Amino acid sequence: AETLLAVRKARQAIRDCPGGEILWTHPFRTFSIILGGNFPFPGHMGYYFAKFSIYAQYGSTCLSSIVFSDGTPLFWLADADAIKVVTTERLIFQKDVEAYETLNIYGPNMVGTEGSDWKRHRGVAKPAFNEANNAYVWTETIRIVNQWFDQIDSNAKEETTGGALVNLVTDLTQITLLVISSAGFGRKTSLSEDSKTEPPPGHTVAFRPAVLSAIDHLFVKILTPNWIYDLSEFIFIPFMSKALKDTRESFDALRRHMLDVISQARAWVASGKVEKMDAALLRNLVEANMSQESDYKSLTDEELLSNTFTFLLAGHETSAHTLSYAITLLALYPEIQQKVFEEAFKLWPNGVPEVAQSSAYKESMPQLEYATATFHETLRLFPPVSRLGKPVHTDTTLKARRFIPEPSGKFSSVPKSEEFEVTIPVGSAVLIDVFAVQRNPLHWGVDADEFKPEHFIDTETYRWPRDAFLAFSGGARSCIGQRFAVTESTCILASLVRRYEILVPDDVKHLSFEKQKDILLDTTPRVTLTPNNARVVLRKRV
Ligand code: HEM
Repeated sequence: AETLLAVRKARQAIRDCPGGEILWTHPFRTFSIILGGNFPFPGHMGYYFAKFSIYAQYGSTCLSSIVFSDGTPLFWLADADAIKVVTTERLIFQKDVEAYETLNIYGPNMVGTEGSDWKRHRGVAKPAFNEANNAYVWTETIRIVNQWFDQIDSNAKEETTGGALVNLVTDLTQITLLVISSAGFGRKTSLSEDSKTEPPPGHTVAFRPAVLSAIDHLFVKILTPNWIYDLSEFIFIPFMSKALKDTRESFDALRRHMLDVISQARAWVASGKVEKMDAALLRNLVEANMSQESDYKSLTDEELLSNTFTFLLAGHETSAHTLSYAITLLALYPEIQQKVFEEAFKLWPNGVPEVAQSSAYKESMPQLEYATATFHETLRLFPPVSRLGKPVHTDTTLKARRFIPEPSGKFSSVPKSEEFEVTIPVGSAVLIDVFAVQRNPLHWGVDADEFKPEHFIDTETYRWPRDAFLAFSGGARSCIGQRFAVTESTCILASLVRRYEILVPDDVKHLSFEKQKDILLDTTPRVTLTPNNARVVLRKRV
């Protein structure tokens, strides 16, 4: 009866906003993550891959719904102006810290905190994300892609197709993890060294398998309430204890590796040998941990460890998945690949350099406008973080747009629209629908669903809609690593295309274009949007 009353009250609260459907699962809670793309079903609000279609159906850039379990009014936003207000008004629309609780595996960290705690975490790390670090990201990426190319070339010799078949998620996860480990944490290893599985002294597993195993088990960890996880340490829970024990062991193994990196850095800081630490991020985190001076710039041991894990995770998985989609798209769209190639050829007429000077970043990035646009366009169509929830802390209003139907009663593909006001009561939640706003035809035009890097290239008559690009979120809580990711990814895309032709694999070549896309871009929503089957053939250019 209480639930029904809450739902009735919510109906009142959402009365001036189209939609009004009941959500049987809360989009930010465990059950929704388990169900992923399978429920709600296509055609209903909350369907994971609906993109802009439900907004088009209702003719509005803001839709209302009610979460059945607790009667929360939930407003879905695919409107750049309304979202800008949400990301700017931080006292009204706060971070959904409850949704991030299970991610605080090693303690509090920047992603899962709010208010003054969050400011302290961010204040410590922020100075490390500067242009000098971006230059370092560039030189490290060049070093690592060259090692990747050697590996691809030696695999190609064993292939008969004239190229190497590459499983993109596996390779790019390794590469992006090497880049963040080095440029963020000063752990500078080679691809072949990193591929060794023998554990170093004092460890049960090597570094990379430890990170990968922890990430594999992250899903179990997120899906298990903390009290069950803690209980499993003391009593046997049928069907669960084994998985939870494996999860615990994975996180323990990674903890030991992170402590190694941290204690090395502590020793350098203590002995004044900070010049040994190219990685400003780790230096800042460790210095804050060792600082006795101000509370504002300090981190506890737990916070240091937890931020190290957060940066290792956030700093590679999103980039690896986006690059996997981007490279697959380049195989599917050879004419776009040709444009990336021409730009990269101009920059590197003699091929990708084996070593980059520290000035290379500043000189190269402005010349790779099309490669950067290709990366952004991939993020627009496949945003790794595709929904962001914000609980509402004060009564407020937001302006959205309602479509005006044509005389036939239907909406055109880029409909005429008018502004309307939505009342948002305290206790409700808003959802930044990244998938939908990035395909909203009012912002991106009639070809909003098509892969066209030109969406991100300004011309005399077109300025791309900055506020409608939310893949890195927006405002003060947007991604701290945005420039890091764009630098690394542009470098990887341009250098890969400069050296190889990217082709659709033989086993799908004979299928229709639509079928090829369905297979190669098949996706599952996990912690981030994950490509299931992204693979291409790489054939060295002559
Ligand atoms: C394509 C790559 C990336 C994408 C799409 C991405 C996306 C995002 C998004 C959407 C958020 C906001 C999350 C929220 O509000 O809940 C975020 C936050 C964050 N990202 Fe990224 N990210 C990427 C790469 C990186 C990299 C390379 C790093 C580190 C080197 C990083 C570190 C972080 C951190 C620490 C936060 C939390 C910031 C805060 O709460 O103040 N990310 N990212």
